[in-house]
Amino acid sequence: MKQGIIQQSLSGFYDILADGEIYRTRARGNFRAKKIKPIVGDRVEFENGYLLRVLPRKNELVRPPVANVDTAVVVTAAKKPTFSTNLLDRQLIALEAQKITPIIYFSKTDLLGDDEYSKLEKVVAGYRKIGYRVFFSREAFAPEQLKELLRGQIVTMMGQTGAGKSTLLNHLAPGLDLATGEISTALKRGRHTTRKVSLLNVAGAWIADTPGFSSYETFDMTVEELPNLFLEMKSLARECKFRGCLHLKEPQCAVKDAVKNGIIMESRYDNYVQFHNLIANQKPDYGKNRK
Ligand SMILES: Nc1nc2c(ncn2[C@@H]2O[C@H](COP(=O)(O)OP(=O)(O)OP(=O)(O)O)[C@@H](O)[C@H]2O)c(=O)[nH]1
Ligand SMILES: [Zn+2]
Repeated sequence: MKQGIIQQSLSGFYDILADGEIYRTRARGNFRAKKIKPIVGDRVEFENGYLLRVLPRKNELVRPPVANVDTAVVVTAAKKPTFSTNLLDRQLIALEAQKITPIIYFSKTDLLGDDEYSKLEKVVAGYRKIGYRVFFSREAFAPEQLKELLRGQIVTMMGQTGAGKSTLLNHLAPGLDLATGEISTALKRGRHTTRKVSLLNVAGAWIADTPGFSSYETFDMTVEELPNLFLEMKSLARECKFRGCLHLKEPQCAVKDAVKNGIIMESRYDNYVQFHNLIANQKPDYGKNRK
């Protein structure tokens, strides 16, 4: 029995990567009965052309269907479309909830005027202070540092349409030559047909070839879980007077004090409150992916 990672799934076949080689397999019998559908990124056991067992998953994305994602590059346009901390925070908490490490990459910084650049630089400093790795520079993008961070990881690109995901992938692997703008067309088509999903080996990282992680459109967490997904609030929460403080109306709240003193970004706190209200008003079965 061998162990490997599913690198590609295509009309009932699973290509498994093990000791530097690819083995084509079919799933044996009882997966459907067990309601387990092997997906790309799964760690599996296989033998003689048959996939026999899917090992427990660290996480599971729905769009694209990929398991065990380590890192997501959150591709964020500095301009066109207009930058919004609200969208960025939605993406970050969706990733934190799945135990995926976000890396924030700002595209289109070349389009910023000097004032716009300085303004965004302050926001970037805030995210760096929280502990996020942020690529933000007006220099031409040099991919080495990012490649270093992604090596050996299962990676997905996240970002709005037009954010610059394909452009970034092409910077990372010029050989791939992904047509910018074409991926989204393929994705739309993919809704109606069985789509091939695969992990591309890009400079030593395994990158899902279907950018489009969009599970941040719904909130798959409870109001109690939410404050822990804002890392700077999570680390302060133990100084709040009440255990389980939601940092809303409670007295002696360390998080609210930190917002007042400029230690926590106001935009983060405002987004937190907005997300809290959205979750609180969500129908119980709204988050389809919720287990
Ligand atoms: N000026 C400038 N334009 C960029 C940059 N990155 C991407 N673009 C342009 O923005 C447009 C969208 O880029 P894509 O890489 O196709 O964006 P995407 O995120 O893959 O978009 P979808 O495929 O729709 O999901 C293209 O016209 C790119 O040339 C950048 O850093 N600076
Ligand atoms: Zn509090």
